[in-house]
Amino acid sequence: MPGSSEIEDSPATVEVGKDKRSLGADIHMPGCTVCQRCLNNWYFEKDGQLYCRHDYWSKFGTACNSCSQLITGPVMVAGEHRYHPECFQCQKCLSYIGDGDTYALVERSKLFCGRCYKEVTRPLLTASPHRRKPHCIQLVEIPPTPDASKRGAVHIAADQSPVSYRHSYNDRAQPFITITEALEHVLPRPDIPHEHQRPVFTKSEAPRARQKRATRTAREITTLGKDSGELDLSPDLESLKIGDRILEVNGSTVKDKTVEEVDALLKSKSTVQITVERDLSPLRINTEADSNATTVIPTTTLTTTTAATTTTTLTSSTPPTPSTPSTPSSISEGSVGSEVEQSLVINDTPVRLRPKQSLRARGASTGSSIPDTKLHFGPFANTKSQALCLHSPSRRRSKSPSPVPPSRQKSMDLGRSASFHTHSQDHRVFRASDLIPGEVLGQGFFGQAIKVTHRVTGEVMVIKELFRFDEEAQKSFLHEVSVLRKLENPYVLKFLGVLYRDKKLNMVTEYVDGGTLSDILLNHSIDLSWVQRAKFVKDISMGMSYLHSMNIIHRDLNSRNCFIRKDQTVVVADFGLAKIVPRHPELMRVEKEKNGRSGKKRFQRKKRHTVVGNPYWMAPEMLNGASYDEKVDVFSYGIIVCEVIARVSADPDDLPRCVDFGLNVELFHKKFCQNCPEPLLMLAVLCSQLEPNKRPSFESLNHLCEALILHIEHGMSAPHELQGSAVEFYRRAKDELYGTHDRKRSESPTPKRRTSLNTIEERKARVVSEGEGCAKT
Ligand SMILES: Nc1ncnc2c1ncn2[C@@H]1O[C@H](COP(=O)(O)OP(=O)(O)OP(=O)(O)O)[C@@H](O)[C@H]1O
Repeated sequence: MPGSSEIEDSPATVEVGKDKRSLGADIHMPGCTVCQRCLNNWYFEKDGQLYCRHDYWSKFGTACNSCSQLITGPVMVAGEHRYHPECFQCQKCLSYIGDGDTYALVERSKLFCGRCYKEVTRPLLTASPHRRKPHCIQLVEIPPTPDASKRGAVHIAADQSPVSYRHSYNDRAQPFITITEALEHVLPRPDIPHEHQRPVFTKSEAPRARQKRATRTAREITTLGKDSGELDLSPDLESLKIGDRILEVNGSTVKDKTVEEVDALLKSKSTVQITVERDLSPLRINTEADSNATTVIPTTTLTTTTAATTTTTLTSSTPPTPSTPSTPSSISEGSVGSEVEQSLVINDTPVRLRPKQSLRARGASTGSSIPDTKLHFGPFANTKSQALCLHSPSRRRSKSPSPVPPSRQKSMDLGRSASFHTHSQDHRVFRASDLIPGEVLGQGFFGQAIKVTHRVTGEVMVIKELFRFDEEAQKSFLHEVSVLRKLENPYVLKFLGVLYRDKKLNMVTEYVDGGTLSDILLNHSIDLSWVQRAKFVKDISMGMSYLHSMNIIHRDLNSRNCFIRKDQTVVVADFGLAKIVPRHPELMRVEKEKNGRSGKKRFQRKKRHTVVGNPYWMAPEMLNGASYDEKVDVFSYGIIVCEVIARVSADPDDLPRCVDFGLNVELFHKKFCQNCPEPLLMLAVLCSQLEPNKRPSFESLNHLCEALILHIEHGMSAPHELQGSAVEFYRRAKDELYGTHDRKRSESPTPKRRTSLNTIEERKARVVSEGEGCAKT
C-alpha cells in the first residue's frame, strides 16, 4: 500500500498542449519518468517528476477494494481497505453505508451493513470455533508539533503478547508494534482554572481512580467550555490506548519496519496518521476494574473540529490460527448525530460509529460541518492556537479576530484537511442536514437535480438524486459518479462530493448558474456575438479534449448537457452514458509496433456497438448500429456548432439533416448562414462528416477554435483547415463518398428531407426505451 504522504499532495495536472501552440514556441515536453512516453496534453507532476496518468496511478494511487479503480476523492476506510463512497455498499442488501451507519467488514473484504451482518454473519461466526477476537481499527491523526521530539510522549515497543492474541490483521510472524505508554496533554488554558485542566496520568496511578478523574475533569472542562462558548468536548473521548497495535503510519504498513523506524516516523515534523488495531475484549474494555496492563489511559486531547481523520472500523474475521472463542460483548455506544461520536464496540456485532470516512478535503477551511473528531497529542508551544482547535465549529466560523496568527491557522487547517489516501481534490461527503434544499432545477431520465445551499458556508450546489431505483438507474447513476469524480477541468462540471441520505447515494456538483447552452441559444432576447458563440464552441472543445485525453467517450454530448456559467464559460456535464475506454499500455505498445504510430492517441477503435444518447446529436455510425469510437462525440459537437450558428433546436425539423443522418449543409447554409463567418460553418461541416476518421480530434479542434476566435475578433487569417467554402467542401466530400448521382439522391429537397426526418424519428422511436433524450439499446 503506498504511503499516504506520497499521494496526499494533489498532482499538478497541467495542460501544456495549449500553451505550446498558442505561443507558437517549440517547447520540448519531456516524457513520462517511468515509461518515457511523450506526454501529450495532460500529465501529472510530483516532486518535479512528470508522469503519464497510467504510471502516476500505478505508482501513487490507491485502488478501491471494490471496483479496483483509483481513489481520487472521498475515501471510506474499512480496516486495511479503501473504498469509493459509492462502492461502500452492503454486499447483501446493496444499501450504501454512510455517515454514522453501522457496518462490519468480515474476512477483510466482505462488507455488510449492521442489519445484514447480524442476520447473515452472526450465526456463522458463532458456530465457528475459529472466530477471532473482536477488534477495531482506528485511524488517528497527530498534527505537527513545533517540537517533533515531543511526540516521544507516545512510547512504542514490540508486542510480547502470546501469538494467540496476534490474530490479526497483519497475519505476520513478527511481533506487533504497540503503544506502551502515552501521556495525555491538555492545553493549559488561561480561561480554565488550573484544577480543571485535564490531568496527566501516569501508568502507576490506580486505574479506577484515573478513569474517574478523567471523566470528571473532562465533564468539567466541557461544562466550562460550553459556558464560555469555546469548548464542545465529550467526556468519553476517543484516545489512543496502551496496547493499541500500530498497523500503518501515514498509510504505509509497519509490517516490515522496526520499532526504531516507526518511532522515527512518529517523531517526524509533519502530520502523522497512524492506524491502530485495538483489542476489544472485555478485559481491555472494562478498564477501571482491571489491572494496569488493561487500563485505558487517555493519551490525547481530543478536539472537535470541522475536519477529521479519525476512522474506526470493526472488523471480524477468521484467524489463521485457532483462538479461544471470544467472551461476551461489551458495548460502549456512541451518540449518534452528536458532534463527537464514539465507536460502538462490541464483540462480534457491528458497531455504530461516526467518523468512518477519512476524506476531509478542506472540511475545516471551507467550514464544512462534517462533525469529526481529531486527536492531538504532545505539548504545543503555542497553546493559544491549540485552544482554537477546541472551539466549536460555530465559534470557528465567527468573524471575531482570531488570536491565532494566520500562518499557524493555515497550517492547522492544512493539517486537518489532509485526506487519508486521497488526492487533495476538494471532494467531500455531505450530510443531509448540511444542505438546505432549494428549487428543483430539472428532471432527467433517472433522477432530478435540486439546487441546495450549504448551511454553513453558503455555497450553492446541486444535488443529483435518483427517483428511479431499478438496476439500470442505479448503474447509470453510479457510473456518472464514478466518471465525474475522476475529472477536474474548468470546462467540465465540477464534482464536489456525495451525500448519503436514506441509504441512498446522491451526487453533489457545482451549481452552474447560467442555464443550459440550449436555453441560451433559443432565447433570442439574448444577444450573442459571433465571438461569444465561437468562445462557447471553444470551451466545449476544451472540455471534450480533456475527456478524450482521459479516455472517456461522452456519448451524450448535446446542447442540453452543456451549462453556461455566469462568466459565460461553458462546462460539459452529464456523464451517465459516458464510456471509459481502457487503454492498456501493453496494447498501446503493440499498436505502436504494428503501425509504426506513436501509440499515444486513438482509442481502441471500432469496438463499441451500444446505441446510447440522443438521436438528434447521435453520430450516423451509431444510429446505423455500426461500431464506433470517440469520434461520435465530434459529430455531436458538429451538431452543437450548427445550433450555435443557427440558434435553432437540433430537431431535424429545424436543423436540416440528410437521409444518411449527416448534416444537409446546403440547406443549412441557405437557411441560417447569411451572416455567419464562413470558418465557423466550416468547423461544423468538418465535425459532422459522415466518415468518422475525417472528423478532427478535439485536441486539434481546440487550436482551430482559438484561431477562429482570433479570426472573428481581430480579423487574423483563419486556419487553413477552415478556409474556403463550406458548401464546396461538403459537396466534394459527398461526391467522394457516394458519387455525384447518389449524392443528389441522398439529400434531395423537401420530400426526401421528410424521409430523413422520419428515419431519424423512427430511429429514435426504436432506440429510446423510455422518455425523451436518452436512448439505449
Ligand atoms: N449542476 C447544475 N447546475 C445547474 N443546473 C443543473 C445542474 N445539473 C442539472 N441542472 C439542470 O437540471 C436539469 C436536469 O438535470 P439532470 O442531470 O437530472 O438530467 P438531464 O441531464 O437533463 O437528463 P439525463 O441525466 O437523463 O441525461 C438539467 O437539464 C439542467 O437544466
